[in-house]
Amino acid sequence: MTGEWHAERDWPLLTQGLAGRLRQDCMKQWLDFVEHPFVHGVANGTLAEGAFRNFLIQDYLYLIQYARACALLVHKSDTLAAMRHAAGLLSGILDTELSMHVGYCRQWGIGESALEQAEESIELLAYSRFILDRAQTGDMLDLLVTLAPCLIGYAEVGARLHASPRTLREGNPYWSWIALYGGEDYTALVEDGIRRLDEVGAACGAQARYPSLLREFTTAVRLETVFWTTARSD
Ligand SMILES: Cc1ncc(CO)c(N)n1
Repeated sequence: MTGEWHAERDWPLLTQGLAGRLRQDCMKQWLDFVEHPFVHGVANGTLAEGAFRNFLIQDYLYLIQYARACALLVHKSDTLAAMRHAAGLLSGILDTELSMHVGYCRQWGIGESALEQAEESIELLAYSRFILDRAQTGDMLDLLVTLAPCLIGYAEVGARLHASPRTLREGNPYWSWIALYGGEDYTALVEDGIRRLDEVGAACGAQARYPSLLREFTTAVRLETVFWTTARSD
């Protein structure tokens, strides 16, 4: 691997279609998100482990709220095919991702009771309730656009850190997290999501509604950025 990772060259799908256009049109906020100090701390292994543990706990609580948003996506779907797709996302979170996350937390010494007793941070409350508000008052496209930064952003972070020659590999406690989000399974999920956004965008008139979609996307990006700071060490 030579040189730094560039989305345009190394993963062009991220820069194409509706998702790519939204990402491009809030590039300042996007870079604040994907190049946050938290991400640098993960890349070079200098992030405080207590901060990472707090992040994992809040991320568990986030996934629960994310599942609720997917449940609303089932409800908002306008065809049976769309309902099945949304139901697949929901069961993916409930049956696979949440148990994977619990297993991952265990490796970090965080037991299930600690997860269950944890209190939601202000950052998590702000972000997840924004998503749920869009889920309740918007249509399928509003919700998919609001969920897009979380899907795409972690994939971009994972792919970039996974490929970057400046990422610490040996002895980096966060390498397994990088490998998870830079890995094939997550990449495939994101590629599916990007294509889905284009299909739903075409069906729901994304072109005519673009300014309000960009506002939703940008707000979610800003809240993702703030969510990294939920990882204070205590
Ligand atoms: C806050 C947040 N955003 C995105 C992802 C990626 O799924 C995650 N696990 N948590």
